[in-house]
Amino acid sequence: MQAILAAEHVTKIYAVHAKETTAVRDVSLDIREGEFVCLLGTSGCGKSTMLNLFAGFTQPTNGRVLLRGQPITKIEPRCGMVFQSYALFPWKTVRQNVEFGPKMQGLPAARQRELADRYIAMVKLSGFENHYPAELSGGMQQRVTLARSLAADPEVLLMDEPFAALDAMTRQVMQEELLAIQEASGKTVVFITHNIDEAILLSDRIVVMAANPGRVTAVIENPLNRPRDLVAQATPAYAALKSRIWDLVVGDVRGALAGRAGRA
Ligand SMILES: Nc1ncnc2c1ncn2[C@@H]1O[C@H](COP(=O)(O)OP(=O)(O)OP(=O)(O)O)[C@@H](O)[C@H]1O
Repeated sequence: MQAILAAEHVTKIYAVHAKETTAVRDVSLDIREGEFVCLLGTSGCGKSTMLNLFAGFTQPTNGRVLLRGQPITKIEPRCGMVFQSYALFPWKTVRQNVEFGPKMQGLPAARQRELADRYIAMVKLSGFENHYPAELSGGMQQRVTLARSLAADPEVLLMDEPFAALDAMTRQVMQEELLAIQEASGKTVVFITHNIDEAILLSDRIVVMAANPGRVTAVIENPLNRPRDLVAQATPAYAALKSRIWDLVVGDVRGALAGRAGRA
């Protein structure tokens, strides 16, 4: 089966003030249609760089990124980005925010409204259509962001630590809702996290990355069946998987801490 999204020997070097940083080196990755993939790794291992490449926000220095076999060479509307900060229009209501994508696509007003209603209901915000973002909690604003991304109907959802700013309980609920939405919509999701539990809970595959230079060190098929709820999290299989992933990332985390201490 052809991958919906692929990176082929991708290297990205940033040059700032005559100093070069290799954000990722020689990363190859295939993402299948309908799959939920987490990119997991310590700070600076190139997770956001990979997402930005898939979104077409930036271009590789070497190698190629492909959507359905075609190189991504400019901002790719079929790949919708959901950021950690909610990035909503503060002067627009929930409905107007969610209608933004369909409106930009030139859909008729009735269709815009229909899509907004559907996705506002999907993220459980019916009744809040006429509220402004500032009138909502962080979790609610993140749901609006998700509804807005879904209403634009991208083929791939790229999510850059979307729940990192939420409290633990809201985060758990949002994770469960995202999984339900992904299962219902069949969307392909590429999701960045620093959190091993979040990666195990959400993903079909976990791409483990390491820093200096950013690279993929392991791709792990998640053997645990869904739902990976609190009961599943108490099983030996869950503990074994978590420990296996921790063993893969711990060296990089310690290295980063030692590097910071050395510079202090
Ligand atoms: N626009 C940029 N200009 C210069 N250097 C950059 C730029 N974006 C990222 N980098 C550098 O590339 C490396 C990888 O950064 P990136 O943000 O992709 O990592 P990350 O794994 O997403 O980190 P974090 O988890 O902290 O967000 C880092 O050393 C970073 O400083």
